[in-house]
Parts: sequence; C-alpha cells; structure tokens
Amino acid sequence: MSSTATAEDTRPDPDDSLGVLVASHAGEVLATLGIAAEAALATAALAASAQLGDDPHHDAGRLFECSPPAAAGEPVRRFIAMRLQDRARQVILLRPAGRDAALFDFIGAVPFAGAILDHFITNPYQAITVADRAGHMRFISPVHERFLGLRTGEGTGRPAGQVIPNSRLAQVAASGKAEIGQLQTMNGVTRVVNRIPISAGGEVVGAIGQILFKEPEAIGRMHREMTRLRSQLAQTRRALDELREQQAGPGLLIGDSAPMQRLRREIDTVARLDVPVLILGESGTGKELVARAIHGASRAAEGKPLVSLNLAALPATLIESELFGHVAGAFTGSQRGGQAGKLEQAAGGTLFLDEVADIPMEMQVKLLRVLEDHMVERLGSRQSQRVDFRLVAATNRDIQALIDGGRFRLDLYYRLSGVVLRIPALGQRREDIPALLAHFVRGFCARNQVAVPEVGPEVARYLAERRWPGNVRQLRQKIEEALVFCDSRVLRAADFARGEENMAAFSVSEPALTFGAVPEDMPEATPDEGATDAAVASPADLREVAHEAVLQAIARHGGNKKRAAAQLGISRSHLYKILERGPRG
Ligand SMILES: Nc1ncnc2c1ncn2[C@@H]1O[C@H](COP(=O)(O)OP(=O)(O)OP(=O)(O)O)[C@@H](O)[C@H]1O
Repeated sequence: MSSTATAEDTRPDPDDSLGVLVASHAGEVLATLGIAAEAALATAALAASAQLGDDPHHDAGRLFECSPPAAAGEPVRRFIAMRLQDRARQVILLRPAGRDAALFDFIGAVPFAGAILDHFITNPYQAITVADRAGHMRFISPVHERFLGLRTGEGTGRPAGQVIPNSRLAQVAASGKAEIGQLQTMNGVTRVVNRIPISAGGEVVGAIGQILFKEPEAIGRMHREMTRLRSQLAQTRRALDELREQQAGPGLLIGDSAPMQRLRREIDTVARLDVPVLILGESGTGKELVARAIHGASRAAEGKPLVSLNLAALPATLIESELFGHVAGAFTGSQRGGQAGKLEQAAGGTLFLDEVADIPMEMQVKLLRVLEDHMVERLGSRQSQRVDFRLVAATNRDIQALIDGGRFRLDLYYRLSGVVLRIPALGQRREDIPALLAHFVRGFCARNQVAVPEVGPEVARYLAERRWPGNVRQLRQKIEEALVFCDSRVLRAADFARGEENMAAFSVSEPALTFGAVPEDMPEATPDEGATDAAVASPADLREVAHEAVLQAIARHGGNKKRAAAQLGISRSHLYKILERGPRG
C-alpha cells in the first residue's frame, strides 16, 4: 500500500480490476490499493468526489464516475466509483466500467443514481431476488425477507428453492428463458412474478426475480378471466363444429347397411311430400340427424330455417311460451319487446319437436290445436296469425304404450305421424360400425387439430362385439374417449377397455379370436384415406389432448386425482403417467 500518489507511480498490474483509495476530505491521499495506486486515476477520483459535495442523504455511499485524462491516441478509460465517508476521511472504491456499460452512463448522467438503485432494492411494492448461475440466492430485498420471515441475509448462499416456496429462479438461471407475468403462491399468498435471466460476457450468470406486491389480485383476476374465456372459446368452437356437422345434411348420415339404405330412400321420399313425419328410434340412433336430413332434402324449405325444440323436461308454461312466443309484458321476466315463438320462427321452414312424447298432457291439446289450424297467438296477445311450416317430431319412447296408458293423446299422435320413420338400433346394423369408427376418428382429430392415428385392425371387430344401449351416440363417445387416452400412434382395442379385464386378448397378435355377431367380410376401419403424411399419428398431439383432459378433470374435482381418474374412467396410475409425461412427453 502506498501512502501518497505521485507523478512517477507506475500503472498497476493490468490484472488488478479493483482499487481502494483512502483520502482526507481535503483531498490528501492517505492510502491506495490495486488500481487506485495509479496517480492519474486517484487524482481523477478525488476531483470527481469533490464535485459531489457533502450530501447528508448519501452517507450510506455515493456512486459516481471518473476518467483519468487519456494520453494522445489512447481511448478514454472509464471507472465506476463508490464513496463512503465519515467525519475524518473518505474511502473510494474503484472499478473499471465495461465499454458498453449502460450502468456507467446511468451513473454518469444521474446524480442520484445510487438513490434509484437503492429504491429498486428496497421498493416496498416490488421486491427483487437474485440467484446466481448455480441457483443459489445472492440477494433478497428486505421487504421480501420480511415477508418470508427471514433475517437479513439469512437466505444468501442457499438454494433458491429452499429459501422461496415454488421458486423457479434456479430453472431460469439454468435455461436462460424468461418467465414473465407468472402467478406464484408463497406462504398461501399469490403474487405476480417475473423471472429474468441475466447475462454477462455473453453467458447467463444468474437470474433475478421481480415480485409485485401491489394489486396482484387485479392481475390474478385477469389471468383467471383469460383462462375462463379460453375454455369458453374452446367449448364454443366444439359446439360450432358439431352444429356445422349436423347442418351438413344427409351426407353425414353414415352407414351403408341395408336398414340405412332403406332409411335414406325414405328420407328422400318424405322430404318431397308435405306431410308431418314422426321419427321413432332408441336414444342416440340419429333421430335429430334424420330430421336435419329431411329438412335439408326438402326443396320447399330451401334457405328456410330448421327450428328445434326439445320438449323433454320443460314445464308446460315454458313450452307454451317457447312455442307461441309472447308480447311485451305478458309475464314477469318476459322480453321487453316481446318475442316470436318457435312456431313463428319456423315459418316456411321446418319445426323439429324432439322428445315429443314427453310433452305434458295440458300442452298436448294446445299443440294439437295449432297443428290443426296453423293459427298462432302469442301469449298475452289477442291476435293470431297463420304460420306454415313442415313438422318433424321424434321420440325414443314407446309411444304406443303411452297411448294405451292414457298419457299421450291418440288424436295428437295421428296429427304427428303422417309418415313414421323407424331408425334401427345400432345393434341391428353392426356392419355400419367400421364406417362410423373412421368417421368419428376423422371428425375428432379434425376438431382437435391432431393428426389422425392409425386404427388397429382389431378395433372395428372389438366394437362390433360390444353392446351399444346408447347406440351411435355412445359409440362416438367411446371412440373419442379412447382417442384421448390412446397411448401410441395406433388406436387399439385395448384403448377402449380401460378399467375392463381381459383386454390383453384384444391385440393384433391374437388374430384367432372369434366374433360371433360380426359378418366375416366386415371391412376394417382405415385411417383417413385422403390424408397424406399428416395422417401418420403424432403421439405428442394426442398426448396433449389427454394431458389437457386430465388437467381439466383434476380442476373440476378440486384437485382430487382419485375422483378425476374415476370420472375419466382411467386408473390413478394411468392418470399419474399422463401427468408425468406432460403434454409433449
Ligand atoms: N348414422 C349416423 N351417422 C353419423 N353420426 C350419427 C349417426 N347417427 C347418430 N350419429 C351421431 O350420434 C349422436 C346422437 O345423434 P342424435 O342426437 O341425432 O340422436 P337421437 O336419436 O336424436 O338421440 P336422442 O333420442 O337421445 O335425442 C350425434 O353425435 C350424431 O351426430
């Protein structure tokens, strides 16, 4: 250590990057260390320090810049200095500033730079944390230390995850990828945090965390609202796709079995006639599809609406206002400007009364009357108007039994059943199953924008072997469920049998199985024929869907994985497997 700075002092060892200069307030150098031994630098530092003056607010330390005069042709060397002082002397710490140091410019340009940095470190509304590349804590704002119940510096040097609950600073320092606007729950409180990797010399050297203490609830609310809207959008998209599918008409009535061919011919015939049609068939056999097909094939109804009303489970009063509409103020809660009922809305088109056998007795008379004279009077109005529409009704009930039991009016039955179309149950046309399988696989993959998987040759036979009390609707639901949870790029019979025993038997390597009810020449389902390479299953795609379905089920059940697994019809270990492998695993 030298005691004075003189002109002949040599430049310090170039490896030295720090210097300490101790001087009196009058500028007399008392001691130097490291780069401060260079007389020109010490002189420049003391001159710059004198410029700062004595500000009682900065007793804690003052940052400033200084540059010794450069020899001709040499670049200007810039140093960052920090001054600490007491009544007797000042101590100045010196460090060269990098050429591109914005910090240097900041300190040079802002006389209260130190106060600003101090503010960032002690800001009560936004704490910061710093971890090094190894993920160990280097600094935690005092306000955050208090929140975490730590004494000053207590967390320093410890792994971030041990000090801060749910910390991801170590991961960010390791990956170099920022995480912005994330919600982090610490000690039961949710905060909004940013985690940002910090680089020096082209390398990630650590990460900082910014924790917003103010109004995280507002941001949290926005986050929840966005999540809700996203899921609503996905639901709407799905509903829209289904609607499009339904409105596409008779082409989408899949199946070439003899009963289906006959049904198609009947649809073509009745569509041309002005007669009411009653569609009978078990639940899920496609009655609504047939109603749409009739409407779609009817020339008279071209461009006109098909208006549906499901009469099951609606109380009589509601059915009446739905059918006939109402005028303004007709009843409490009525629409301000009044509203047209389904009968009016269907003018010129088709009125589809689904589950017609479930209509309450007192409404049967009113329906009968309007079907006889086609005169519609809105509730609360004395004026009636004539409305013409084609009537298609459907039921899965044994309507004859209801008539015999006095629960359905015979005269209404005659009004509804100008022509009766009977839709065969799926069990009576098992040969349609391969085509339905291919159709639902394609539809599901298109809706979810995932690649179409290959369908194992045993699948159609396996499905044809099952009982389908819920008919095509149940078949569709089972196929979609299997697609969600199928584990590989090939959809296998085993994917349909989660929770069922003995599925090992249904593998391709076991071709000797017999399928009594299945015709020998039953074609096998094939993947999308028009598809190109994209049709090759990307397991990751379906895994994403499965992962999402699992997350949603867990959320629906308040985090209870056992119940989520039960609802999805998978074992708990399968659920854990899906969670573990993640959406792209
Ligand atoms: N032949 C078919 N081709 C393609 N999809 C069909 C066929 N039959 C039924 N579906 C599908 O099965 C599901 C149920 O069909 P739909 O709602 O028409 O049945 P439904 O007989 O009216 O049922 P419910 O008696 O319960 O009202 C729908 O998703 C429909 O698209």
